[in-house]
Amino acid sequence: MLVIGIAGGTGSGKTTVVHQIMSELPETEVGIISQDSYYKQNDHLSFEERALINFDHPRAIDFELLTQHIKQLKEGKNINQPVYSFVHHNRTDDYVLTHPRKVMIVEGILILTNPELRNLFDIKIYVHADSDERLIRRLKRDIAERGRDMNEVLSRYQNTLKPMHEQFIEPTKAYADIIIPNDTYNTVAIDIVRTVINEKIS
Ligand SMILES: Nc1ncnc2c1ncn2[C@@H]1O[C@H](COP(=O)(O)OP(=O)(O)O)[C@@H](O)[C@H]1O
Ligand SMILES: Nc1ccn([C@@H]2O[C@H](COP(=O)(O)O)[C@@H](O)[C@H]2O)c(=O)n1
Repeated sequence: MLVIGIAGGTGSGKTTVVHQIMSELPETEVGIISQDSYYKQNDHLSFEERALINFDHPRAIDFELLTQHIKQLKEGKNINQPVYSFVHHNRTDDYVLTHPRKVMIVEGILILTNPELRNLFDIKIYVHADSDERLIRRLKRDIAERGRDMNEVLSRYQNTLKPMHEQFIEPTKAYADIIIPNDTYNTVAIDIVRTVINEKIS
């Protein structure tokens, strides 16, 4: 199994890059694990308390479960990938049965911050986009898809997103084997990654 880690700030285009990479690869050969599925379960907190969580700090992620799941996939075992709700700020009761594939792509803002998880990646990719571009994309996406309003996104950006990006996420660029500039759609970089994957799975 080839395990590819794709990191980068929020709105940099990680999910888009993953879908572009997968679009011309055989569906049965490639699987996705999203770090967002591994936000910690916070049933003991009220909605208002959960909304105050700093979701851009590594402590918000259940790295133990994420690492364990990648190891199980590498051993050829199925996993139950949790399903997260951005509307409720909590894990749902649902799971997605995820089978091991020849190529597993793990994507998320903080995946390169955890040494044990980082060591499980055969290829580490960092998707880069300028911060103003990321904020604009995030604003549009969170209002359209994640049940947020402009004030919520902007205050989260000022209070946690920007400082956490600078402290934890941007520095992990140093671990990347490949950096994809993604201020505009980067078809050349996507083709290169696809070629590398095709070589491994052929
Ligand atoms: N290169 C790009 N140019 C313009 N918009 C983009 C680009 N890449 C992604 N987007 C858009 O930006 C938003 C955030 O992208 P997404 O892939 O969800 O980012 P991430 O997973 O890194 O948070 C989405 O609405 C997506 O369509
Ligand atoms: N309840 C939550 C949990 C996380 N977030 C934000 O999601 C971002 C990570 O997801 P991307 O798809 O953008 O990489 C992260 O910046 C968290 O702030 C949230 O808004 N609500």
